[in-house]
Amino acid sequence: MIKADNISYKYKDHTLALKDVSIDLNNGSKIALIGGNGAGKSTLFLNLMGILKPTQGCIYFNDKPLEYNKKYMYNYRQKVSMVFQDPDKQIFHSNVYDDVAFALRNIGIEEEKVKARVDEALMKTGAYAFKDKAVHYLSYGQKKRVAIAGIIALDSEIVLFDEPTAELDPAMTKGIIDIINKLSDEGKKVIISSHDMDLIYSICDYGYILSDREVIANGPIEDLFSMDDILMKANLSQPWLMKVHKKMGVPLFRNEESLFDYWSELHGNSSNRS
Ligand SMILES: Nc1ncnc2c1ncn2[C@@H]1O[C@H](COP(=O)(O)OP(=O)(O)OP(=O)(O)O)[C@@H](O)[C@H]1O
Repeated sequence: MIKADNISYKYKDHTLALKDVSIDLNNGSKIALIGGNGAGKSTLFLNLMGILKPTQGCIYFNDKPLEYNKKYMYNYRQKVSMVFQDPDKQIFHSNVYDDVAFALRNIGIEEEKVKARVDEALMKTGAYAFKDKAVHYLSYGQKKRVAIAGIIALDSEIVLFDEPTAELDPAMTKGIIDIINKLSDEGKKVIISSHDMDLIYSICDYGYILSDREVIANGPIEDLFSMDDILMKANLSQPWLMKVHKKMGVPLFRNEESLFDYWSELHGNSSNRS
């Protein structure tokens, strides 16, 4: 499992983007990385992927320091993968099928197995219908599905999602949430960065709050979102279910269905009548 031990990262122009950041992905199964603009989330993801190397501190995978050579990274990226915020940064082939198959062919998997894994990944992400289409004709949301299909086909143990639902409509957002939950149910570790606190609250069980390049709090997700002063410092808002709990005194629920069930029970199901 991945651990970052007191890492700092300075870009070439001397911008210090991470300062003494420690995180441990053993702490939860769906882990949130939250913080306002410029807090350092993407930089941390790139360090966890080994795309950037900390300028100080160390990242460990299964208790051993990451190695930054080609052979190590080739193996590491089969175990740890990342869905970038912008699907165009992840899609290299002009055809959907070939793009999803790319990483599998690259590691030498025989074509028959490639086909089975690509088809399954395209089905899971709802992208099968456009598998023979040219990527440049796809909408943003469709490209996002293709990018996620590529990661699912790889079947890695740990998947990092950078802003997975940014710019997606509600139906597509729900589709991506379902995919993330399914990956987690299959035993994958997922790490999610997002500005959408309702999304984070509904999916994640543990989280880290980054502010001005440092981790200022971490803990179980309900505890994190109870810390008003920390959220304010990090330019974050409370999820609406937490606000309802704090301001209206109703119990704290993790999703709106549970709140609505509670409400209709309380009011003898009258609020369910349309
Ligand atoms: N390639 C780069 N060169 C120099 N500075 C950079 C580079 N990329 C990011 N930074 C700086 O590093 C800091 C952290 O940026 P980062 O993109 O990691 O934050 P973020 O939390 O992902 O922000 P956002 O939510 O806005 O995407 C910012 O000050 C940013 O300007």
